[in-house]
Amino acid sequence: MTQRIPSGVPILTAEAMRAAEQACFVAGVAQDELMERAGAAVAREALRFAKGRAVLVLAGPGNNGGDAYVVARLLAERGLDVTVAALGGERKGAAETMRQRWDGPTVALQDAEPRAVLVDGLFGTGMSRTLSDDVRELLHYLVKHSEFSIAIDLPSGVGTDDGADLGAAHMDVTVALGALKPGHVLGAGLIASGHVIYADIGIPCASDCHSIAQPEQAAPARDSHKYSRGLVLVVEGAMPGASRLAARSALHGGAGYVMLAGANQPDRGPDALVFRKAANADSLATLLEDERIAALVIGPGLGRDAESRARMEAALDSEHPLVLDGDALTMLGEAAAERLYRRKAATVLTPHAGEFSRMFSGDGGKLSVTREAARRSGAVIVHKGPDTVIAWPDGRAVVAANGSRWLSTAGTGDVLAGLCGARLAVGGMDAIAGAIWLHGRAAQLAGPAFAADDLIAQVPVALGECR
Ligand SMILES: NC(=O)C1=CN([C@@H]2O[C@H](COP(=O)(O)OP(=O)(O)OC[C@H]3O[C@@H](n4cnc5c(N)ncnc54)[C@H](OP(=O)(O)O)[C@@H]3O)[C@@H](O)[C@H]2O)[C@H](O)CC1
Ligand SMILES: [K+]
Repeated sequence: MTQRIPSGVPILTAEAMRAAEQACFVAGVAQDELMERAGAAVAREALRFAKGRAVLVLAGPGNNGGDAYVVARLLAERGLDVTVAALGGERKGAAETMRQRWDGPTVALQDAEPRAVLVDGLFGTGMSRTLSDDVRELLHYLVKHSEFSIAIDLPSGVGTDDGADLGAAHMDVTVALGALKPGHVLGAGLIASGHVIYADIGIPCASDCHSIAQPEQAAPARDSHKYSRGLVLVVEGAMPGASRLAARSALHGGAGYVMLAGANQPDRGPDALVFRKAANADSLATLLEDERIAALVIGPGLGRDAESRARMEAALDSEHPLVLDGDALTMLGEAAAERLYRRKAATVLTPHAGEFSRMFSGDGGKLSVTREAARRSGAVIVHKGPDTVIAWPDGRAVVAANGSRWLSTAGTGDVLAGLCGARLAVGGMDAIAGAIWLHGRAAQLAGPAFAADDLIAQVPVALGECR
């Protein structure tokens, strides 16, 4: 798996990181020691590429710069040709100690010349505003003319807590110190960070937010049967192809039994997919009285007319765990939080950015607005994108940022909705992250230019990789 983001790693905001660091100091670890560990972690990664090449280390005015001086010294001790380009003069505390320990060549940042390897130690979690034009232009120039660029903790010019673009250049590698930050996995920060390497430098980092990990996926219990593995009912609508993709995806995502409820029996498709006639909302409501249903999926290809709305209301009024996708989200709109909060059964929403913004307002990064939406609606929110944020009502969150770019093709959202239905049926709300992992892994296995149908075929292969 081309792992750009390490899996299952805690994600901490700048403030939480500083608190974790402070706790370390209180526990007796000196800041110099932490800075040495940080610098050693970055130097180790830089060495993989830097052998025999000239190195330019950018040292900023704070502790990110302090780390940079450690990196410079360690690389020079290994015999590399290292120059430091420094922004500002005397530092404070540990950063000043490290500056004084550096006895190699130092130039002022504005006099820096490009070298083969660039180490970016200008700014890390202290990034508080857009890079000035001169620093941004110089940074982009030096990165562009390097053969390999590596960022200390974060690329300079990335918003730590929201991944905002504050002038960052695109680095080849970023070494995340102590924990991931939202800036590594969201928006412009995900792009600027390049390949992210997690460096555990001995700072205990508890968090209710993590990067996505491969799900535990035990085979069904020996005594399981199609109902105990979960019956998923997918509601068909105006565009039956979308709901059929969702239904087939649920079948391959581990559900024990999948029903498709619609007006017209499909003339093709897997025989294992059971069709139930539901010519209108009333007949759908009757079908939904079946207590064997473990999860309901509505939205893919549903339509937005009065009949579609009536079907959606029947699904919302049912007591079943429910996945709402596509047209159902558009019809819910701003009423989502209020309408869903009353539901007792588990509810999962799978909006893309446009659908999300029609349902939930709020400023702040994708992570914070999605967590707030989950809290207000009482639903699990799967806020899709190259950086998919999954948030639960109790505050937990997971970010998936390894998805294949080839997922940008019609029908992959329908496939994800079906996978969420299967995982909801098999393992409840906590199993939803597994659907996103399977979807992303199946896309990697499907290779370039796949169609949504090919994606479904890879889901069992991805499942097979889970322990
Ligand atoms: N977390 C850990 O386990 C460890 C982290 N370390 C490293 O420390 C940095 C964070 O260091 P900090 O000193 O808090 O901040 P920075 O070095 O990122 O930034 C330094 C100062 O720069 C100023 N600033 C912010 N944005 C800009 C800008 N756009 N242009 C110019 N200057 C800017 C800001 O000061 P102001 O007073 O001007 O706001 C910053 O304080 C972390 O990333 C790690 O690399 C430890 O060394 C090891 C353990
Ligand atoms: K940096």
